[in-house]
Amino acid sequence: MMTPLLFNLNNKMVLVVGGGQVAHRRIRTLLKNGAQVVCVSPAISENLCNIKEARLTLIHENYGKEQLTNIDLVIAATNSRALNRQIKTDCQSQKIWCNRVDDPDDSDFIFPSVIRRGDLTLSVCTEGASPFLTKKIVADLAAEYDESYAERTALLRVLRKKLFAGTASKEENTEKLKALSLCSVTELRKKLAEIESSVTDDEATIDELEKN
Ligand SMILES: C[C@@]1(CC(=O)O)c2cc3[nH]c(cc4nc(cc5[nH]c(cc(n2)[C@H]1CCC(=O)O)[C@@](C)(CC(=O)O)[C@@H]5CCC(=O)O)C(CC(=O)O)=C4CCC(=O)O)c(CCC(=O)O)c3CC(=O)O
Ligand SMILES: NC(=O)C1=CN([C@@H]2O[C@H](COP(=O)(O)OP(=O)(O)OC[C@H]3O[C@@H](n4cnc5c(N)ncnc54)[C@H](O)[C@@H]3O)[C@@H](O)[C@H]2O)C=CC1
Repeated sequence: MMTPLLFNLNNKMVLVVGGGQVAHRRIRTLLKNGAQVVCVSPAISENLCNIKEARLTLIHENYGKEQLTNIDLVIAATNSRALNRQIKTDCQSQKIWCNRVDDPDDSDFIFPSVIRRGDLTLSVCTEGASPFLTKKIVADLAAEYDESYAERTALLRVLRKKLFAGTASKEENTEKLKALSLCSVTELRKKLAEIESSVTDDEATIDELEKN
């Protein structure tokens, strides 16, 4: 059984071995999430060659153990099971975490399928049992949790911060936060506008008092 974690890839050095379709998918994900990527492969797909991104380095060479120097994570994405196994073994001896795209059981981590709605992340995985089931579930969830959830999450973050900055008790805040999480985007916008105008009123009152 694997453990779902949210991992901060900003500025991590990731070596992707292989330059085919699966490597391309992984590299796009890695770049989107802030990683520095080195891709090593004798053949590199046109899709990959067309990515214009300073954080991506393409090296047209066969894999070699020396390429693991200064690497934080490795994706073994070649079409050779024997080579992917060798890469995993090399990583293990250097205590580098490795994902084998052809063998989840021999991987330190695997990639779920992910839906992003601003700060809301939905992640689905069957641990390799059925990537097609994952795709179907992701399609269902994407329709239910549509783009409006980005604003909903952002509004909730602001309202939560404002509640914590106020003087209400912890219990009161918990009740309010629970209720807010069930509100629609329209209701949340209204609540935020109310809070902001009442804060302005308070500030105005303080200004008045200071003047007198
Ligand atoms: C462990 C994992 C990899 C990891 O992260 O390490 C893994 C492993 C393997 N996949 C294989 C095959 C296929 N994978 C897909 C598709 C996807 N695979 C993805 C993830 C994962 N696949 C991880 C587990 C996720 C989970 O289980 O939920 C998705 C969700 C995300 C992504 O890859 O970005 C992506 C959806 C893309 C999208 O949404 O577009 C399709 C369908 C298609 O391509 O349309 C097929 C063909 C059908 C079939 O074979 O079922 C094989 C056999 C290879 C062989 O034949 O040798 C292995 C190896 C093995 O099973 O041993
Ligand atoms: N995780 C997943 O979602 C999926 C995984 N797979 C697995 O992933 C493997 C790769 O799939 P694709 O990318 O479609 O294959 P592909 O054939 O498009 O790419 C393989 C890449 O490995 C490179 N390669 C071969 N020898 C190498 C070496 N010595 N050093 C460095 N690179 C080398 C090739 O040049 C090529 O760029 C498949 O064999 C399959 O087992 C397949 C489909 C989905």
